[in-house]
Amino acid sequence: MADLAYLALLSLVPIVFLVFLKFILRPHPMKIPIKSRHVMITGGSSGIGLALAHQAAAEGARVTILARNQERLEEAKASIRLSTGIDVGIVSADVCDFEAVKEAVETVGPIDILICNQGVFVAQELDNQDIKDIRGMIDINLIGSFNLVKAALPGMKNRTDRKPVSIAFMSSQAGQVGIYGYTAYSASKFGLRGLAEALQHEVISDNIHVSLIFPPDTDTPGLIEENKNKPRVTSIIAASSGAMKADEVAKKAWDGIKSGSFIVPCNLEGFALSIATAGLSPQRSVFMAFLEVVSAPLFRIVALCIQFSWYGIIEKEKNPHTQQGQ
Ligand SMILES: NC(=O)C1=CN([C@@H]2O[C@H](COP(=O)(O)OP(=O)(O)OC[C@H]3O[C@@H](n4cnc5c(N)ncnc54)[C@H](OP(=O)(O)O)[C@@H]3O)[C@@H](O)[C@H]2O)C=CC1
Ligand SMILES: CCCCCCCCCCCCCCCC(=O)[C@@H](N)CO
Repeated sequence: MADLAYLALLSLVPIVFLVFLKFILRPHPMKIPIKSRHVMITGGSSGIGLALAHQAAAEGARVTILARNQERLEEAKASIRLSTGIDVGIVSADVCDFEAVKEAVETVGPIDILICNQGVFVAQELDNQDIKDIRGMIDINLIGSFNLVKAALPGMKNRTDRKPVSIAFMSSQAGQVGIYGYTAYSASKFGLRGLAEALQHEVISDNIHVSLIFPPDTDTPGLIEENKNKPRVTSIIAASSGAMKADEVAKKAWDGIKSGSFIVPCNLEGFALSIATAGLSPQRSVFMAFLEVVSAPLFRIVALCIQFSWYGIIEKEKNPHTQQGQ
């Protein structure tokens, strides 16, 4: 009898814990309305950005895409019109040029959902990488995102409707864990996490919600280019996470943005990675917070095993004694 009472009491523990989590989680859950709202997607002329533009247009948003090359912007616009019958706005600017970004934002009008998706990537060991390429990644991926947020924020804060709005950043799984060949790229993408976490504190009182998206290798024109000169070790380690199609990543990203998720993983490995690297990130989902707490030691062990295997790969590929002809 006493045993049964104990058991009943014990089963209450997770329930009480879930109620506790529901009480403490911040920011509160909410949804970003999409219909007729203005979505601006940078890097919207290619790959993941273009797939996002299709998705947003198909769901009834007013879409603007921004990139540098006017011709590719026009091609993208034509392809979206062909598949959805909808016209998106196009604007040419280099995200590294703050004045140009400000002018672009003024031309297209107030933004409800800003997706900072532009990005460049050149995989190379730091020792072999040109300082020009390093700077390019930091400037376009990180500083470019600062320029975009700085330019768009005043309009977002002063919007007349008080509905929730969103700022999203396209990071990468290489922005959750540092990987061989990605010193500059990982630094730029880890930088976005600092930007996003701090920014969410600053804009929550304006009902602005930040999302950070973490795709694995994704089949895009950018990846085809990257693969031409990628160190072997980088390719092997990156293959620990299954590759995706741009449409699949866009769908995950778009759903994450709409549900106001701060961390947005894209595949199963990404889901595991987001639990393993939860850190002090905001979390709106009771389910995810519960998983993060109860599985923490297990995920740390898995993470250590993964590093064991990655260091094994590096040793095998890079140890001169085991490499022929060296
Ligand atoms: N593909 C992948 O494997 C992965 C990609 N990502 C990230 O997703 C994002 C999109 O990648 P993906 O679709 O592959 O990239 P693509 O290379 O296919 O497209 C990049 C887009 O960004 C634009 N862009 C580049 N530089 C600038 C700039 N200075 N100013 C304005 N626009 C610019 C490009 O247009 P233009 O050159 O005309 O300016 C283009 O529209 C990136 O941030 C990338 O880091 C994350 C994980 C994996
Ligand atoms: C604890 C559980 C862990 C689960 C496994 C983790 C696997 C991580 C693999 C990281 C792959 C990084 C790819 C970067 C892609 C990218 O951004 C480029 N294509 C663009 O340069």
